[in-house]
Amino acid sequence: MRVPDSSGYSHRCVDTWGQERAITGNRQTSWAFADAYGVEHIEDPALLWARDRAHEAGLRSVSSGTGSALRLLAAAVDAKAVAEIGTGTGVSGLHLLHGMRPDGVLTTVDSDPECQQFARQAFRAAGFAGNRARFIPGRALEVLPRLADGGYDLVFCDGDRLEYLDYLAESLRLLRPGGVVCFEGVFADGRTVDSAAQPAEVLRLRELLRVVRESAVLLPSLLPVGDGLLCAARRG
Ligand SMILES: C[S@@+](CC[C@H](N)C(=O)[O-])C[C@H]1O[C@@H](n2cnc3c(N)ncnc32)[C@H](O)[C@@H]1O
Repeated sequence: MRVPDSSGYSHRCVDTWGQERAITGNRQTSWAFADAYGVEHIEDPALLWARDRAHEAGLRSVSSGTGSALRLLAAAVDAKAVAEIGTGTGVSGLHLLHGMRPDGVLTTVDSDPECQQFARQAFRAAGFAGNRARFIPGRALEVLPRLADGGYDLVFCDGDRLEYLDYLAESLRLLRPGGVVCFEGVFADGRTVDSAAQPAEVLRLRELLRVVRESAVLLPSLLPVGDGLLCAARRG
C-alpha cells in the first residue's frame, strides 16, 4: 500500500476491498474545497460583519470549514452549554450558537472586552437572544477555574496557543462524560510538521497533540479544516 506523500499527491493504494486504485487530483484542492464547503453563505450578513471586524482588528477568525465543523459538533452533542476561549469578534461563536440547542448558552471568554462588544452585536444581528451568550472578559486561566465542573457539553479553545495544555486540563474538568473539546490552529500554518527549528508555541502544540493522542480518557480526531482543528471526546 502506498500512502499519500507530503505534497498531497499519491498515485496508487490498496483500499479496504483489496482493490488497487489510482488517487488522482490535487489533495490541496480537495482540502480547499472542503474548507469552503460550509454553511457560510453570502446571505449570512452577521457572519460576514463579524469577519470584517476581525479583519480590521488583525484577528484570525475560524474558517468556514472550521465553523461548520464546530456547528456540526455542537449539534451532535446536543449542546446546551458550550465554553469558548477566545471570543474574538464572534465568528466561531455564531457557528457554535447555530449548532446548539435553542435554549443553549454559550459562555465565551476573552481578555479583550472590545472584541466581545463586536461579538455581542453580531450575535444580536443574527437573531440570538441576549440570554444565549454569557460574555466573560478576562484571561482564560483566571476565568476557567470559576466555571462549573462537568457543566459543559463542548469546550472550544482558540485563545493563547502557549496555554493550550492548561486549557486541556481545565476542559477535562469542565466537560461532562461524552463531551467534546476542540483546539483551533494546531497546524500552525504547517510549522507543526516542519522539521526546521520552531518557536515555543509550535513545540507546545506538538506536546498537546501527543498528550491528547495518548490520553486514556480522550478519543481524538485531527480534522484538516482551516488551520487544523484537534477534537477529542471525553470518554463516558
Ligand atoms: C484567534 S482570536 C479568536 C477568534 C474567534 N474564535 C473567532 O473565530 O472569531 C483569539 C482571541 O483570543 C483572545 N485571547 C488571547 N489570549 C487570551 C487569554 N490568555 N485569555 C483569554 N483570551 C485570550 C484574543 O484577545 C483574541 O480575541
